Amino acid sequence: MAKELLSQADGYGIIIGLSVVFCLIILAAVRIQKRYLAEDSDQSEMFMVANRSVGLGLTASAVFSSWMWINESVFAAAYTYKWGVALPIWWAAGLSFQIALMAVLGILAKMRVPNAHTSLEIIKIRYGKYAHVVFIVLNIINNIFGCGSMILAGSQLVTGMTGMHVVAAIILIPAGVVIYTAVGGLKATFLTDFLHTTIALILLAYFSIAVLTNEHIGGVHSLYEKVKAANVNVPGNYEGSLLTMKSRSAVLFGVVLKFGNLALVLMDTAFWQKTFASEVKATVPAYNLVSIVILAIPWCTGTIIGLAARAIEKTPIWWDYPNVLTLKQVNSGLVMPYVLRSLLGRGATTGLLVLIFMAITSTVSSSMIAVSSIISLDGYRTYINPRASDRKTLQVSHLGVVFHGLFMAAFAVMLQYAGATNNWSTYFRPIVACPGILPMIFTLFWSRQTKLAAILSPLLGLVSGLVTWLSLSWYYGGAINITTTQTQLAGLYGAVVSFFSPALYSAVISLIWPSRFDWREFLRIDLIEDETSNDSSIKSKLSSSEAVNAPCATLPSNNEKKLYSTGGEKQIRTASPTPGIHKAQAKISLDDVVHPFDEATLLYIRRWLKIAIIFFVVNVIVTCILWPLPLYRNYIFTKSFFTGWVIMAILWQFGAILAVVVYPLWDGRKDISQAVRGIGSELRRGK
Ligand SMILES: NC(N)=O
Repeated sequence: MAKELLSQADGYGIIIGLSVVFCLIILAAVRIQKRYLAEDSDQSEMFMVANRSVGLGLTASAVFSSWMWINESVFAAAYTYKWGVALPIWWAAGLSFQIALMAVLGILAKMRVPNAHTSLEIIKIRYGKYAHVVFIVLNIINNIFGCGSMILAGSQLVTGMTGMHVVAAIILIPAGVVIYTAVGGLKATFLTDFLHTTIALILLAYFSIAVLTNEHIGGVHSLYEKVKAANVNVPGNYEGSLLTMKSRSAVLFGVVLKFGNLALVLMDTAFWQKTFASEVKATVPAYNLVSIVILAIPWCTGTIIGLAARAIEKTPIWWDYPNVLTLKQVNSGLVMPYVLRSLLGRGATTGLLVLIFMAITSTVSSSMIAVSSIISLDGYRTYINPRASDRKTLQVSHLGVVFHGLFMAAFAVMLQYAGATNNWSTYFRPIVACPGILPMIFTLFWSRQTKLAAILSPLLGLVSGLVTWLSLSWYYGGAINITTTQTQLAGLYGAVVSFFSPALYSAVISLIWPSRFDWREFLRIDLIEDETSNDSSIKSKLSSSEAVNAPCATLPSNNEKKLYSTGGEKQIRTASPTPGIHKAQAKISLDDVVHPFDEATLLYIRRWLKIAIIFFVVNVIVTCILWPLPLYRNYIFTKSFFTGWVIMAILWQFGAILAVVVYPLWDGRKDISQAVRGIGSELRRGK
């Protein structure tokens, strides 16, 4: 029996205490927003897409927060322990380009579907009811497995650290999130996301540096020597070394991760919703910034802490000395907690518990908003009560949050008793979550994907992926069970088939029975808001056909710079493209549909789209090819190369803090000072 790192009281205290603190913070934040910033989460447009007014800093922080899972914060160290320095790089490369791709889709959606609230609404407008239902199911499957496996992994980790009953952790962790998300809506999650990100990033930077400089590690040179002296033999690595990029297991893991993470972004309405919620000028820079700085998390933390475990595991400083970690403990993510407990003591280990709580709750809250939007908008308002008022839609959203929270807890308990672990989910999830990705991308990019193709191709892709995965599990393992279905190659081929085959099915079906979609149909999506008219919205004089059909047209230099970059706050806000109210568009002829954005805004969007596409291509080339592949050779890091590598990783970590913690405060300084002045004058009046 391993020595416990913390007591059960620590576990209960942190989870319940932080839940209460976050609920109080969010209640205060909602009140401040309503009173001093004229932002009211009691309106659906605000609750679901934050009035499409969130700026660069807060968008970047929120996207980062939703994307920084305990996987890379904690599990990357565990997998680095197993496979060495190659793992964090493949992990980092598996986190970045997905967010860059979301920038492309988000800005294209802003132009083609400016009033969208969820990605599924887009499917419904284009293909109708059956495709809508198929994609609702695919999104919910993705969400349930993504969110459920994370709650489970986090709870197993908390149990491993404190001895707290795993079911108690599974129920208590989402409980607080349900309350604050139901109260605050999307904008509230933007604010809690900021807090989560700030605390988590500061803790991660502290852990890495404190471990590296601890007397038992002795700095980067000494870490290198200790790892070499540990003389670990990793099967599949060049010369069995932990210090080589040539690691078969790390590469296979990294490739599966890329598919799974692509689904976690594109098939999660939360990431779409954050693009809808952001201002036009914020979407692309915010997402691209995140795609760059997220690399730091597995790279810095994974490398330093994963290798530090190897350096001290067989020495008396190790918390559980003379016992070393079992494979089960490693797969449960316990490498980082053991390193922190051994080197930094109880306080740091408690800090890690705080970080784990933060990382889980920020992802769970955005998942809740996403699913509640599906329930209220895609389910209730579409099929049950199309004439639902704003208030009623919002009530259903709130109920959706509660329902999803309860369901996720039950689902995670089910996974626990079925014997699933984070490792199993990593290989299984891409197979069920990937089939909708390419048909979803085609929905915005390819006018010739037909309704039948959109309905059948993901379903055929799902069946093809499952058949590939299960038959290869049987082929490699001689049976189909929870162990053989975690075989790396079976998971990889299953994911490849699940991801790519729908493109083939879609192309074949679309070409056999061709038809063409008129992009102007997308302009028929209404705002939910029905009373608060926005007088400043400037409508396009372009025909809607011109407006939506030329996503990458060459642009003349225009006066939008005045509006978006150099203008004062007022000017920017006025031009900030909150789409105009055009409820009536659903009924009028396509030739009369008017795009809600003015010409300057549309030109501006097209320029961002071009930048987003170029950035995405460069990102894939750099993170997936130029960075890792030249190092995939018979080479073991030298001491000086390793030193440079670790220093770069630490600098990247600080870059992340600047980008998603410091910059959002600067970006939001006007709102912050307005709120502070409002509170101050109210206090002075003695209210
Ligand atoms: N960020 C994730 N999905 O690990």
